[in-house]
Amino acid sequence: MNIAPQPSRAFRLIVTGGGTGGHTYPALTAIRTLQARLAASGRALDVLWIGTAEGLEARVTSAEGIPFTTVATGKIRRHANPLKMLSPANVRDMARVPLGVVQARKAVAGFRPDVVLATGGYVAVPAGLAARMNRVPLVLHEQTVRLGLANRKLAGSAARIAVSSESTLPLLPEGVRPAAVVTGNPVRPEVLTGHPDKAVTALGLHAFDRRLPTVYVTGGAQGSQQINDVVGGELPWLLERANVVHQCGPAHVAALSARAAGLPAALAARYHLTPFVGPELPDVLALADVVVSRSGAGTLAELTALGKPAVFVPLASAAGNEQAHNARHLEESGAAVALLGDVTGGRLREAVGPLLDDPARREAMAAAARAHGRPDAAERLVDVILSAATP
Ligand SMILES: CC(=O)N[C@H]1[C@@H](OP(=O)(O)OP(=O)(O)OC[C@H]2O[C@@H](n3ccc(=O)[nH]c3=O)[C@H](O)[C@@H]2O)O[C@H](CO)[C@@H](O)[C@@H]1O
Repeated sequence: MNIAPQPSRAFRLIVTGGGTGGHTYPALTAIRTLQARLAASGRALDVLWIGTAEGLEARVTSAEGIPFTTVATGKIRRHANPLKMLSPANVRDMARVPLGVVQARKAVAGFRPDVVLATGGYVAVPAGLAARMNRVPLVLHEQTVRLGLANRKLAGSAARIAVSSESTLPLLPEGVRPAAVVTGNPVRPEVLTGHPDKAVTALGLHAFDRRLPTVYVTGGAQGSQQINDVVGGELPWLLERANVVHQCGPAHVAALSARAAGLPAALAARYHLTPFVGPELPDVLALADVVVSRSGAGTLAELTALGKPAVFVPLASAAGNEQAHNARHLEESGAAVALLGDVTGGRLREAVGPLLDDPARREAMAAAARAHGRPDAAERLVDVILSAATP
């Protein structure tokens, strides 16, 4: 008797996480990489993303055509004073978590995933808990050195905890260490293949002076008031020496445009201000000789994978000073300059000036940065997802 080979059943994955780019893009990259891996062996991937309507994940999944559903969640606002954690807004939001868990349980039971992947952000909590209740293997991915709040809540329920750096391992609670695997933080593949000329065309940077270096200033999706203020104050100095692409966040465009309006025309021609850099991000990064940035884990993973000289202005209030830790870690090996504490125009000039003046210095910093990069992180995370499905 001849039995025709059965086409193998699709791999079913629920992804949960989001809020910021730092939690959203690693999940997106994991989906795409898993899809490619499965396709190579003739297998399909069915995905459902559980997120929040307000988070970046809603926009990203809609642009990518990824099925998306929301559940009730509670955003927990952190305070240094534990008593303030019990603010009315936090109490109200915590009360929403049980409803979210019920909704997520229904979603998980209906979708019957092989694995649930949680990449952090408060929406990951109900869906992660639902995975455990429905006995579906839960894989966590942590982008930062210390586990974020959501991942700390879920660590005890996880089959595997994929972390971005070896230095996370000793910081994990002892009971969950056997589940930990170092994968690195996945970087969107297209980020690694940008082209400078495409940035010039896409953003209309024809008046840039290509004999000068280009600085990319970025404060993350919302922009950074601190970076915008200090860079805004130093625009004449900076534009004498460089072209500048400045990603400032939607709330800061007006103030910076007003500053730019006061610049001499020759300098203004070398200044490009934008609230957000979308699909052209890889090309902007390719064009950049120096990056001035916050030190969120996603940005760091991208800049080290590419080997970009960077001056970091860490977000001071991030939980446990995680961004300062990230920046200092790279500075110690000559891979970046970290501007901690009060950042004045003078300090910015001292940090950026030598990099603009000296290509050899930039090259040395780029090489040191590249040594920290993990371009294979997505493939490693996919290994972890597949192995969790077949324990
Ligand atoms: C305020 C806050 O909670 N920050 C956290 C958040 O960072 P947050 O998401 O703000 O920043 P990340 O650096 O991790 O990621 C930002 C991502 O957005 C992209 N981008 C940014 C601007 C833009 O115009 N276009 C664009 O595509 C960047 O290239 C990057 O891929 O998650 C990170 C990873 O868990 C943490 O390390 C940060 O501490």
